[in-house]
Amino acid sequence: MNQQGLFIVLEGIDGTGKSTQTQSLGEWFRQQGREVICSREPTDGPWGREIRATAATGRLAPEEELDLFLKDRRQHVEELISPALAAGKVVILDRYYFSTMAYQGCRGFDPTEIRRQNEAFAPSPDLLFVLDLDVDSALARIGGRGDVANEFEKRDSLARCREIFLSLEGEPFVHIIPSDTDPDTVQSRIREIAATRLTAAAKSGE
Ligand SMILES: Nc1ncnc2c1ncn2[C@@H]1O[C@H](COP(=O)(O)OP(=O)(O)O)[C@@H](O)[C@H]1O
Ligand SMILES: Cc1cn([C@H]2C[C@H](O)[C@@H](COP(=O)(O)OP(=O)(O)O)O2)c(=O)[nH]c1=O
Repeated sequence: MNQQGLFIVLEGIDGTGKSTQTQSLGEWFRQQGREVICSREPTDGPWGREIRATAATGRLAPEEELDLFLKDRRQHVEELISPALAAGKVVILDRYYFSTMAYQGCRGFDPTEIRRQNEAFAPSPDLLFVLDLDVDSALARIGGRGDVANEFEKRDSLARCREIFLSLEGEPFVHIIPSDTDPDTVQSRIREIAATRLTAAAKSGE
């Protein structure tokens, strides 16, 4: 638990249900009277918009792409994440630097080095939920959403991304959530863990 507020991140390959679960978890906290900020990366800021544009028009070189994600995140941390946590809010992110470890990791960067670079300025979350689903099922969902799988979503790179996300298992704040069941079942597992974390924080006076 950060000094004030609670920082939660949802990660996973495209189509695992991050956006769906982020919104639902936000609602749950609001029902408990907490002020909640739900956000996503890439953000809707200038750097995030520049990144999204490349997903359809053709990817940048790995170094340029990584630089844009870091710029987007610095602005996100400075302008939204840190102030919201300091104000005691619940911050729930749909993607964060663990996606950089995964997606830029499968383009040749060292995920551990990417993590070090990010943690130099980006606060680590109190809880990280990795939504896990096999690539074919995830792609089928994206197809169902009507999106054309973009450069980021090529099958083999998603398989490598999934491996990098799963490599986080075992860290105290990391929870792997199987996402091959209905959305409500996935959300109830997430809320169960969040509730336990809240209780522990209340007991220790965080
Ligand atoms: N548990 C689930 N079972 C089946 N379909 C799901 C589930 N969760 C989300 N979906 C659907 O899959 C698609 C991707 O969901 P979304 O939340 O946008 O995933 P992400 O943000 O991880 O890409 C959407 O059409 C959504 O309605
Ligand atoms: C946050 C982040 C996202 N990405 C990629 C993952 C996504 O495929 C793409 C766009 O993110 P997003 O809009 O979340 O795509 P989707 O809604 O399909 O999950 O950006 C990175 O490559 N590095 C990063 O650091």
